[in-house]
Amino acid sequence: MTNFLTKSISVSRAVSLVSHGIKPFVATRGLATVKDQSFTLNKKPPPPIAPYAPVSLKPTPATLKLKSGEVYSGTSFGANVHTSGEAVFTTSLVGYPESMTDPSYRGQVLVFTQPLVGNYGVPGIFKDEYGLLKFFESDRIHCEGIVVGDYASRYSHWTAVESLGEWCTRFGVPAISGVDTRAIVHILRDQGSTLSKLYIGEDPDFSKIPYSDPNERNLVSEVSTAVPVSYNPFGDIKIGVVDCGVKNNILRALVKRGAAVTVLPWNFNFNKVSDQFDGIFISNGPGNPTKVVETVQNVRHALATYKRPIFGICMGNLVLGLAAGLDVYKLRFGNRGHNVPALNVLDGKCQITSQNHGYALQDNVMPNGWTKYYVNANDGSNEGIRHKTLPFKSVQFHPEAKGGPQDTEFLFDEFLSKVRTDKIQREGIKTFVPETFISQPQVV
Ligand SMILES: NC(=O)CC[C@H](N)C(=O)O
Repeated sequence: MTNFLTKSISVSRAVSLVSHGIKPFVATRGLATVKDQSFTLNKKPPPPIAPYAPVSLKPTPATLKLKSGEVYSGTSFGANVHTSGEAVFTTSLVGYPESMTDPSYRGQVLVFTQPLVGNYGVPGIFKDEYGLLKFFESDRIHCEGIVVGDYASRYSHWTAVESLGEWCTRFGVPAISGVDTRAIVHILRDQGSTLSKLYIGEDPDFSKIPYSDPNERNLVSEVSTAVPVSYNPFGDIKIGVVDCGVKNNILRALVKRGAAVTVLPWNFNFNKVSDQFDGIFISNGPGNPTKVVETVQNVRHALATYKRPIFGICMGNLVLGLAAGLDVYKLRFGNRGHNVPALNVLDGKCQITSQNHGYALQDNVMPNGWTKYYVNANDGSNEGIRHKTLPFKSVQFHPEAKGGPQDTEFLFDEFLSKVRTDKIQREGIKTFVPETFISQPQVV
């Protein structure tokens, strides 16, 4: 993973600001020691300052246009660039740093139904013991732009180092606020996800921005790792992760349960080395699943030859379904939110899940040997499939959440315990869960 660009000010710069009598804004939020130094250097409490970044007196206008013709005028609070993408909405109440860095949102203009967005700012760069970013799902913002009703430039949270607007600006992502998101979501709900354009500045000239349909591209190839990368290499079982745009918290869910994980490029033919892995995981990812032809072919080959467990999430469910012989279709407006009920058709339990997808498996007729696993309790769409006898299964929702409820995280336990018991049977030895080894990601 490339380094996260950070705008956090350094301690030396902060001290130099302090010596000029300027209380560093960012540092006083995150780094108590810098705040303490300001007291030492000035020998007296610093003068009171405005607790939040000044708001420009003359806001820059921003305009959102849907391909169906509707135009919404508001205010820009992000990057000064125009963009185009598929307008989709999420009903999540919190979790914008996680959603916006989820590679699955690539190519999309994200409309928040939650009316107030930005009030807890954006966290700094914190990594866990595995070298994974703690508060972001990847190292950058992936959505094309964001649309919010009411933007909070005043933020407060112990992890925050900058505002949502500053973060968007730094990553070149435009953002619009002050528009009627209820009206926009009604349109997207009724007519379906729609291409859109975001124009930043006076006198919008939309002819300057062509509509861009992300679903015509292979977005997975834009976000997948270029080379294999390993995490927690001393884990007792080895999982190959087919990276269609994997979220950090999926990798964390695997390594914190003791697995050694190797993240593989989306089009890498893992069948050539599959005996090196005790199980295969197929990740989430952006865009149209029918564009990831190589991944589907590789998984199809694995279904015919590989006898070890395979588990997939979201794009992983679509890819596994396509490989098993099902078709996919585009949902009218998709399921994006943190409160989506999914019903396990095998045990009748309903769980509340985190979701972010626009496509679904057509599961009316299941291929031989396969059965439905979960269905959506709102719209009846497919939420998972499993093989009747072989250890292959997948879910459409996100058990790893981030953000969202963790009710289905047990699916990682089930997957890895199946991988472990199979390994014991295969190798005839008692495997063990070692203490988790602390390791930084390594290119292998
Ligand atoms: N989160 C995901 O993996 C999304 C899968 C796929 N891109 C969809 O929109 O349906």
